[in-house]
Amino acid sequence: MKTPNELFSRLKKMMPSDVQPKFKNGAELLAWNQEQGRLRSEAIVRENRAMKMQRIMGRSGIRELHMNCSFDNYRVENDGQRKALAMAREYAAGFENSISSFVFSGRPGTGKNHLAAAIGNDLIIRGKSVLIVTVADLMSSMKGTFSGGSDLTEERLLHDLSHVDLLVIDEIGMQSESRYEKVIINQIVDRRSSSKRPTGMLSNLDPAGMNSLLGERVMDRMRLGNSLWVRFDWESYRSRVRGDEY
Ligand SMILES: Nc1ncnc2c1ncn2[C@@H]1O[C@H](COP(=O)(O)OP(=O)(O)OP(=O)(O)O)[C@@H](O)[C@H]1O
Repeated sequence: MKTPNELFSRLKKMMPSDVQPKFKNGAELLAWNQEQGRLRSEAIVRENRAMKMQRIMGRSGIRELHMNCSFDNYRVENDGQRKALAMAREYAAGFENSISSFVFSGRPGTGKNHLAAAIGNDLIIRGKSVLIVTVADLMSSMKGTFSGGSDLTEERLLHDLSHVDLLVIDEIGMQSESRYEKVIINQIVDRRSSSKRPTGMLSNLDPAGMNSLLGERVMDRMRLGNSLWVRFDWESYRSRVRGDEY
């Protein structure tokens, strides 16, 4: 087998004189090669993660509408927004090894999804797996596992949902208060908190409403660690969305 130096000399002879290689000697060639290997394996991990999201929900982890939401394009026009933005940024920055969940509750159109997606997009760039899903989508995926044609079992889906680094459950309180929904959300939050994985919840209900809908047991688990509870109680931003801003 050739040493990196021998390989480099050979490559140099073959290279046209006007081509500048990314390395100047055998050691640099070896380092470059190792770096390429690292980049490739990172890309494979990312692809696998994306494929896993595709398998869980049939789409990528963050819906297209929110893929470009970031902390930087969240506009601040009042103290509530300023505080919510700062806390969301802080949450994302301290995510590593944290068990803390978050609850964004309040009025429609105030940016709960925007800031949850900003956290998610920030984490995805840092190599984490993130899934933002509505209760309705969650339930239809769960019910889909009952059909004979599905090769995904209820247990497998619950396992996958419990193992993404951050799972955000949206539209809590929009559902029909069915017992099955309550049981599933209970199981997911329970499994995630026991394996030290945080969950995000977005809702138009206030914390007391969430408590009576989902039960004290679930909401108590949402308080593990230094959890983040933010009230979004300002005017909706929706009438100002043009659709081309980000
Ligand atoms: N402060 C803001 N700056 C920029 N865009 C914003 C801001 N607040 C909300 N938006 C935008 O307004 C739209 C609605 O916001 P979002 O979906 O986050 O609301 P929400 O609080 O989750 O509403 P709902 O409770 O109805 O689901 C989105 O396109 C979002 O990007």
